[in-house]
Amino acid sequence: MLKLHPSIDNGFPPAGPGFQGGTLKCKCATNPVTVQISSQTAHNHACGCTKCWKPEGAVFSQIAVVGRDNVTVTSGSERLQIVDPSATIQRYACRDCGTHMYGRIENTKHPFYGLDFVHTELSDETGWSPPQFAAFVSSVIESGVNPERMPEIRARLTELGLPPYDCLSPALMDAIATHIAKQTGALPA
Ligand SMILES: N[C@@H](CCC(=O)N[C@@H](CSCO)C(=O)NCC(=O)O)C(=O)O
Ligand SMILES: [Zn+2]
Ligand SMILES: [Zn+2]
Repeated sequence: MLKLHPSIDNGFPPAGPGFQGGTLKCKCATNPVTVQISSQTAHNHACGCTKCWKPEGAVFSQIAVVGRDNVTVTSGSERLQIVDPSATIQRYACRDCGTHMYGRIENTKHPFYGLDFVHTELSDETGWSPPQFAAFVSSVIESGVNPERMPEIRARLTELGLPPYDCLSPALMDAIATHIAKQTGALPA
C-alpha cells in the first residue's frame, strides 16, 4: 500500500468534542522540546511542499493552524532555531532532531497573520481536528517523487477523503484573495 504519512495512511478519527489541545514533543529521546497548544486546531491538511516538516519516510507533512496566543514553548526553548528566516512562515525546529515545533508568521499584513502552523501528530493526546484536504500535492515532485506516481498519489488522497489541490484548498485560496482585495481596495474593507 502506498505510504503518504503515518497519521493518514490508516484513516483518522474525527475531532474530539470539546477537545482543548495538548502538548507537542520533538523526537529527542531525552529532554524533548515541548510546546503546549491550548485550543483545538483548524484547517488541518496534508502538505506536499518542501518546506513543511515530514516524519521519517513520509511523502507529505500533516499541518494545522492555531491562534498564536495558544502556543507556548514549555521546555527546551533554547534549542529552537528558525529554519529559514527569509520564509513567510518562520519554522522553529529542534536543533538536535530537526523536528519543526511551530511555524509563525510575523508579517502583520499576511492573510494568516495571528495563526501558527503545528504538526499535531507530535502530541500523545487524541481528539485533534483531522486533515481535510491535501495541499501543494504537485510539490512532492520537488522532493524527488517520480512524476509518474502522481495519478496514484492523487487517487489515494481522494480515497482517504483528502481532495488533492496544488495550492491550498479553494476555501483558503478564496479567503487569501479576499484579504488581499480588501487591502488593495478592490473590495470594500
Ligand atoms: N513548491 C513550493 C511550495 C512552498 C509553499 O508555498 N508552501 C506553502 C504551504 S505550507 C503549509 O501549507 C506556503 O505557504 N509556504 C510559505 C512558507 O513556507 O513560508 C515548495 O514545495 O517548496
Ligand atoms: Zn529534538
Ligand atoms: Zn507546506
